[in-house]
Amino acid sequence: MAVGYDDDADYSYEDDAPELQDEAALEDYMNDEEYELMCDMFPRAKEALTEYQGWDNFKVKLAIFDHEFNLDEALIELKRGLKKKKSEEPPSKMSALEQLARRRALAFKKSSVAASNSPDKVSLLSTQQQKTEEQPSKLSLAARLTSLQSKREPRRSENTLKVNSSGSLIDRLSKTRNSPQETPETAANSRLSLYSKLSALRKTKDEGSPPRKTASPDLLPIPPKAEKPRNISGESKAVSFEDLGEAFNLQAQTEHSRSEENMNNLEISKIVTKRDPQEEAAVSRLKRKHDEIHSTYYPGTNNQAAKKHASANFQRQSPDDVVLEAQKRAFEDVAKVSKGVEAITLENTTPAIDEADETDKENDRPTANEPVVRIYKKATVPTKPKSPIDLDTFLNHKKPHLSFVVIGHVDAGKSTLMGRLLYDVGAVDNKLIRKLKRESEMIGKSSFHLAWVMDQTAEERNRGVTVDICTSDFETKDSTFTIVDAPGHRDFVPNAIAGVSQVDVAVLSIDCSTGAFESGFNLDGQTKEHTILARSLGVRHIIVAMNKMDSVDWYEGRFLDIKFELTNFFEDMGVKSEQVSWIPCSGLSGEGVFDKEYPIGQTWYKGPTLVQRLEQISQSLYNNEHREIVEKPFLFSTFDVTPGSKPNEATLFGRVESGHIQAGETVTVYPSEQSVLITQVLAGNNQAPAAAAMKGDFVTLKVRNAFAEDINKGDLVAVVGYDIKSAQEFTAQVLTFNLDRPLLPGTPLMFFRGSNEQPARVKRLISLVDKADPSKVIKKKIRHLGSNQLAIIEIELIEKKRRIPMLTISENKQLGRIVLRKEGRTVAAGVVKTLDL
Ligand SMILES: Nc1nc2c(ncn2[C@@H]2O[C@H](COP(=O)(O)OP(=O)(O)OP(=O)(O)O)[C@@H](O)[C@H]2O)c(=O)[nH]1
Repeated sequence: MAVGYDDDADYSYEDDAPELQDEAALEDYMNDEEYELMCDMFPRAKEALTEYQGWDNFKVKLAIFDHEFNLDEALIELKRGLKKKKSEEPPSKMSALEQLARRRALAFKKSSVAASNSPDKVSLLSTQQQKTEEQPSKLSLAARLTSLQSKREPRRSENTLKVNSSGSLIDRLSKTRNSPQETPETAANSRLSLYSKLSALRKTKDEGSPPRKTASPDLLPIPPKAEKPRNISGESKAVSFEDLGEAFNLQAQTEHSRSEENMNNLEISKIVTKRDPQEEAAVSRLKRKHDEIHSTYYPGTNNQAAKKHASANFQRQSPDDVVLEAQKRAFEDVAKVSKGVEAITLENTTPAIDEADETDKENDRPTANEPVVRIYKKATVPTKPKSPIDLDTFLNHKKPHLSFVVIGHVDAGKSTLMGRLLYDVGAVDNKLIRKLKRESEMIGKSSFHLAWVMDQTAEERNRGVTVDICTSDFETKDSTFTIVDAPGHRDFVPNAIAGVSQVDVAVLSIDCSTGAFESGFNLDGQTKEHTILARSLGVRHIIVAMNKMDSVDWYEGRFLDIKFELTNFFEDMGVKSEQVSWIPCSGLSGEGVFDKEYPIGQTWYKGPTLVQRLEQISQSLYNNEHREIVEKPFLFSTFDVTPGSKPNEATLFGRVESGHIQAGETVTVYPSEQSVLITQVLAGNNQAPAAAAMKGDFVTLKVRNAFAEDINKGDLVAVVGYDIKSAQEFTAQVLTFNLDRPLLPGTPLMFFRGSNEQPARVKRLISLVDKADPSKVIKKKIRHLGSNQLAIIEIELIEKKRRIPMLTISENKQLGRIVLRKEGRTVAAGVVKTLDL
């Protein structure tokens, strides 16, 4: 690895006097080489301390640092001051009732384990669960979808294999770092000598300041790094970040399809048990259905439009055909393109490809397999609605609308809760519930029948792989609602990001049964990650559904304990108490959800049920929004695009982000900058024509004069006169999460904005800012970003040709929010401050 020795020569360590009160300060104090060492040692230290309690990350890192990276010594010292964990003993603070509940839960768990181990009662859901737990995949849905697509596209699969054979991202990275001659041992030695040189340097510089022990090389047991699997060619080659992004995706695709195959084999071998042929046929039918449900994230919906979109998408041209056609039509006469845009005053747009950078221009020249960017004409004069409405009167008569996402750890009961809610408010009928009950009983999991209300469209799941945001609408006496279901499994966090980006409110489902909250709340659980995402993505209110309270006999102590823990966590995140509601409920039995009375034992909670609270919030948000709906320009996020029956027609499904719109108005789609005419606005589960669509509504826009092949998921649609740029580089204010490794200039990332995602990298670390007052710069010269720091950084999107329409946070509070992930983990979230155009 390149040594930053010379760079450090004029760096005054005395200026940087240590203020090591917390992990962030320590990480900031360390230089890059020390970081590298820490990143190597810390996970090993954590593993060595699993049987001990009373330590935290800071304590461990400080010990390693103080012992000058002698891990053995640090561990001896740490263990001396720590207690060993007591494994099975119930915590002494538990009340008698809680202990009873815990015993019951354990007994239940044992009996269900026994049942599920019995060969002829293998539950599909448990095998599925086992499948996901045993072989967690770090793939995003996009990668899975691309993988599926690649099966349909032999030419692309070839490319995949070709790139893959030149090595995984990790292989290529490690090769770039280690020269071909460098063995792990020599690499370790060079790091060793680096560290000793560095320590010596520090020692010289530290003269006069409190003495710091210099590590002797033989006190530094740095084991050689485990060799990553080598690629076939074994060549060492410099890798650009563009390559890395692609390699990551492509590697992921092939590996995933391989593991999917294995999992399917595993499933099939498990399911073949002693059954009579009829039963076996029924079970394999259900298994197929279940696999369809769970093979790809496609939450069920009662939204007819989404179903139609799914099948329409399936019948579309293959992406290859789209590319070929696009090439054929590339650079066609602009007048011919614009002919379709009837009755609109036109002006030339700026060229779609950035021409400023000559090198990029050269790189951006389309090759045989790349889509060609076409230039459209853009309307400058708005058109009038077909049947104009009086907006104030319309708003006064319209029921308030609220969209919400259900988040929480895997198995927290999210789907069951929503299934119960939809059933109780009358959005699904008895017949369906009876059918689902029969089906779920057949595979020994009758308790899942309510969850399957959300997971019912197996056929579309199989086909509609291009639809990844699904919604369910329902209505009460006073409000209308859209539910966005978020998958709890960590593989689907990108989908959760897309889901959470669309809503005003998050319902956080907490499994209150004994021990379950704790496991969902630990570092790797999704309770924290989802909540941080909700907070970062601008959700305005969190309703904590304290779910499965029936399993602890509605014991108030359990409710209060969990509330206490979560309140601390919310406070740390800066969520105000008035932004959080707490509702004890049971999705399975229905109390606390809509209007079912609580059992006699529950006398301590007198507040609203989940639906009542949603109604209250919807009323108050809606009342505040009248002004915005009337005054703000129309903006719309596209979740799905379907070509229409005629060549120049298209159907766009998505959410109105601001303002309002009616049929007859002209809008421009970004980034293609094509102006289209809205012929119809459709809303609700039955997609009935609506007079207008307002901020927050999930609607379908039927449009004319469109080139559907150039409109994509994630595109933004705006009223005439509102310009949206597609920046490749931008400055953002981000809060980092708990990081295993620091973020450095050049760190490769995945960038997420709503349903857009793209490989990116940290271009520059600009400054650290105060969490309480972000306008206050704490430090300017930063070389790396550690955990829980708020910073201003520059980000560069890597795929130059996939333009993403960008808005800053001052332009739109929802669309200006971003999330950054790395290797399947969310590492930071924040807001776009400026676009570097
Ligand atoms: N006792 C009890 N069990 C529940 C309740 N809600 C759900 N369950 C059970 O918890 C298990 C998981 O429920 P799901 O609704 O599938 O959980 P989920 O959060 O949607 O799961 P993922 O989508 O996989 O994250 C099922 O066995 C349910 O029957 C409840 O209120 N009480």
